[in-house]
Amino acid sequence: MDSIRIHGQDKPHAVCIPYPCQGHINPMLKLAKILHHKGFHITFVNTEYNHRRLLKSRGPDSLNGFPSFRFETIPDGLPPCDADATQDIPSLCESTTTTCLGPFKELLAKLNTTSSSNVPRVSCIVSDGCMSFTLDAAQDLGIPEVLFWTPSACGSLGYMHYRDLSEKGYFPLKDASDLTNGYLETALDWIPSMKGIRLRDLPSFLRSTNPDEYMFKFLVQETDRSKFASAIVINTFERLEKEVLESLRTLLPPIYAIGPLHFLVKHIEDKNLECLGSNLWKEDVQCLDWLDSKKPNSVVYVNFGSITVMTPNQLIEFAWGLANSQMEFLWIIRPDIVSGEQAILPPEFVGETKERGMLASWCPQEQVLSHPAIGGFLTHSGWNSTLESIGSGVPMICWPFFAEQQTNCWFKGTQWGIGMEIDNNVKRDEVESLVRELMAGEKGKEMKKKAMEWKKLAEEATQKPEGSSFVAIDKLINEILLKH
Ligand SMILES: O=c1ccn([C@@H]2O[C@H](COP(=O)(O)OP(=O)(O)O[C@H]3O[C@H](CO)[C@@H](O)[C@H](O)[C@H]3O)[C@@H](O)[C@H]2O)c(=O)[nH]1
Repeated sequence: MDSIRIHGQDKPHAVCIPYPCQGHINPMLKLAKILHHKGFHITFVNTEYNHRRLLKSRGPDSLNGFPSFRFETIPDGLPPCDADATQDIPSLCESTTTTCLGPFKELLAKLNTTSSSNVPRVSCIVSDGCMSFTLDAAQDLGIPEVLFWTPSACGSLGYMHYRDLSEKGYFPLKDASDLTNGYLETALDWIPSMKGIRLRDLPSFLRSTNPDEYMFKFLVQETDRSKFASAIVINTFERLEKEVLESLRTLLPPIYAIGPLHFLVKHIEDKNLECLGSNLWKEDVQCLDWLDSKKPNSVVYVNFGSITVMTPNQLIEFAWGLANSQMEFLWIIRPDIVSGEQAILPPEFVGETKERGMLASWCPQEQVLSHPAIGGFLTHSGWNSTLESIGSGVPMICWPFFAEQQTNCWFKGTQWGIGMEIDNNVKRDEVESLVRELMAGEKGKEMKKKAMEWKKLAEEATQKPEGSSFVAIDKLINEILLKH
């Protein structure tokens, strides 16, 4: 990916600051590597808490960086005793929004006054879309700031309409009965490029009886403020979300669709950067050896990402559904997947499936999904997982948990032909029949074919010099990041 590379003394310096959770750090690190490859000096800003976790999971030398790719930290504002609070998204959003601007500005000042001539002056900020407080810092310095929206474009469009939904009276819910009385099935015909979407398919923070619901107000605030960014980047590609991107473009500053980033980043020949990873949990790589022993398209992969939690009963229903499907499976069970408790599987389940199931607590997901043995993915529908699955031509069963995962699920099922939804009230019989359908049924075959078509389009967007994402990254650099 060498269409532009900047050389010379006055290196541009991008400060990249992700929202501090796994699904946001991963794509931001990829974008930072691409910018570094294009000639930028990079400062990557983690929270102190995540920095410690990364050192623990990846080893003490993992964040040393390189002379032109440095790591820095700021506090996340949460009490130090609150070890699990990074999984509590409302608390983390509130603490970053209210406390991080000061430390972030201090860090920028330090970078700009550093005595080392190896650090050029900060020339642009690339900030997560959920960290819009950073816009104040960019304005102070008079430099461009790009907001990186890590969810899908369709999910982001859902957030953009939160204010309208509230003004039109869809939110807040009248009372808790609206959650079960069919109200959420109401289909909307006025959101452009989402005709027919139901209330329950919109990003989940709408489903509250509380008009002061923090996440609702937070997302209205973040989408309002994003209008002040120099540009927005989204980890998607034009062909996948064409109409949604067109709708967003009528509402926002210039939007650059630069994904899938895990494809685009593959073009970097700088092998040094490969050691810079972002997994907060230690990866179990043995599952790759296990997959090597399996036939192509024979294994269903189960993983609910970094934030989803479930009840002990839901865990058991998934377990017996998988066992009863008779399929081979790789199931990643994060240590904290059951809220407040240990995840305990029935010994009979473990005994019955030991020949055809593998369990692990965290894995190198991109490698797993691109392994030929994987035939289908039971996922919570986080956007990174969705893109990684699309990039491997793997069809999905979706059990959306929260945020924009419901919207991703609706698009996969109704627009892209690559997903089937499983009821939120998970039952083993439904898991069994959907897993069988995914892996061996007619619908599963159709979805596989569609997923392979999207994979090809994702490759075209990122692997050819005329590909839309390939072109967009250069435009982002020339039109926005170097305009200082
Ligand atoms: O065992 C595992 C599990 C996950 N991952 C990686 O972790 C990331 C998980 O991201 P994602 O699938 O997007 O899920 P979440 O962690 O839930 O992501 C949050 O951030 C996403 C981007 O904004 C949103 O789409 C989601 O709704 C939100 O929950 C992916 O890159 C995975 O490859 C691993 O490497 N190993």
